[in-house]
Amino acid sequence: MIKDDSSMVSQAQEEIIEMKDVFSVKLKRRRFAGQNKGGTLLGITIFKCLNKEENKLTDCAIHLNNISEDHCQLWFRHLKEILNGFQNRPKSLKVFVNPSSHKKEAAHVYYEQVAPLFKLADIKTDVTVTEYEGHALSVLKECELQAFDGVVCVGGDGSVSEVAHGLLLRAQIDAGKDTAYVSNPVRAPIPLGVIPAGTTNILAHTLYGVKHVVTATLHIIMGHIQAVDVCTFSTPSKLLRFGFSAMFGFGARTLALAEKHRWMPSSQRKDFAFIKTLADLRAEECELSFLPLQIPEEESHESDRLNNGSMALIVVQNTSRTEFIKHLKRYTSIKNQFNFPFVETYTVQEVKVQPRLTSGLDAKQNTDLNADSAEGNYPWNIDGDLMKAASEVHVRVHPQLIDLYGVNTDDLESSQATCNCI
Ligand SMILES: Nc1ncnc2c1ncn2[C@@H]1O[C@H](COP(=O)(O)OP(=O)(O)OP(=O)(O)O)[C@@H](O)[C@H]1O
Repeated sequence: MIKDDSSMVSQAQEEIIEMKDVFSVKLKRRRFAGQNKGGTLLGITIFKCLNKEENKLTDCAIHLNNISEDHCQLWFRHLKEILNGFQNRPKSLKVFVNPSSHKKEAAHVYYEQVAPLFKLADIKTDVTVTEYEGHALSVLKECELQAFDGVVCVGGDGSVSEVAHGLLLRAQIDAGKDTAYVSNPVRAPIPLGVIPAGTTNILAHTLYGVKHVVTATLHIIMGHIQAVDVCTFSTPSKLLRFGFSAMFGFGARTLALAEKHRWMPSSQRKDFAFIKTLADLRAEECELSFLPLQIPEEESHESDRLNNGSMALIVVQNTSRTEFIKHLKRYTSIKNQFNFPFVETYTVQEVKVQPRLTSGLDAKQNTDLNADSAEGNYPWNIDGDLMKAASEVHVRVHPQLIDLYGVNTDDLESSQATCNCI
């Protein structure tokens, strides 16, 4: 049989490897089981990051065989030099793993899927498996941050928010700022990476376009960085928190009720709190003032959803339970998300929420739902964490305050990475 020439040409096609896609190079040796050093040199292996479908990344190995020690050492050193020249790629990371996240799989996810890739990329790690809520925050306040090129959080949105808050608080302390009230915060000194292992992973989904551990890890290794806006949530006298999103009213009351039933299993208490708050639905009386975005919208980079110096204010006015349920059902969809007459949306820079004590509630409602508000402690849901504030809360957006590992949302394959929390 005569072979078609063109098929032979296509078989011998060259593959071009761009160094920007390579994250590790190793000398390849034949070793016996248990042998850690030496061995016959076989060549070099190049590890590269490959784009798969739907924004997913994967790692792959390319073996280049050559038994000349001199040749291999030369190529190995040269390729290493090129890799070391990529400035944004971390060489040392502080890692926080929340073992209580979701189905308690974060530690397994980290040690099985993430740590081997960090090791392959010659990244040194210092791991803290958190033991209680607030542990990451207290470590971040005191650790030698300058020893690290980045911080990584393995968990859900709650953990990431705590680490982001800790990183920014630490930046203010280091800059000699008063952390009790922060008006002009300084930027976080090093980037934050998110490995999704929680119940809610909206931030990871927004940054990587997909909830996928290996993709998240490879973005960190490759040093893909983007600056992201962060909000400060403050009372007139004190900074409550740095954060990405907040809810006042229904979302906050649901969380407050769930926290009161901590003894219940996580999903059960969330469902219970949601249904109970819905059953006792009532409008939150408050005075709302806001500063609309000053730049004309067409000039603000509409696609740069995470760092355009603005935030979305969504106001749901008093309505019937049926209408409110319809709103909740449509809340996560992309089409006509807020297209109800009782829902208003604004693009803003600052918001002030001044709660007002409700009058005319019946006694039962007052005890069950309004106990905290009666004491002047209004619940807030800030990135899934419960905060209480006795008075007005002032929310301000600070453009590009933190660098996060991830891609520019423009580069994502589909627009599925929408996020209603940021
Ligand atoms: N060892 C621990 N035990 C209990 N809580 C912890 C521990 N370590 C961290 N936390 C707290 O757990 C909270 C929730 O974590 P995370 O968001 O990672 O998980 P999740 O499964 O998405 O959470 P949730 O159940 O709140 O949706 C964070 O606020 C964090 O401070």
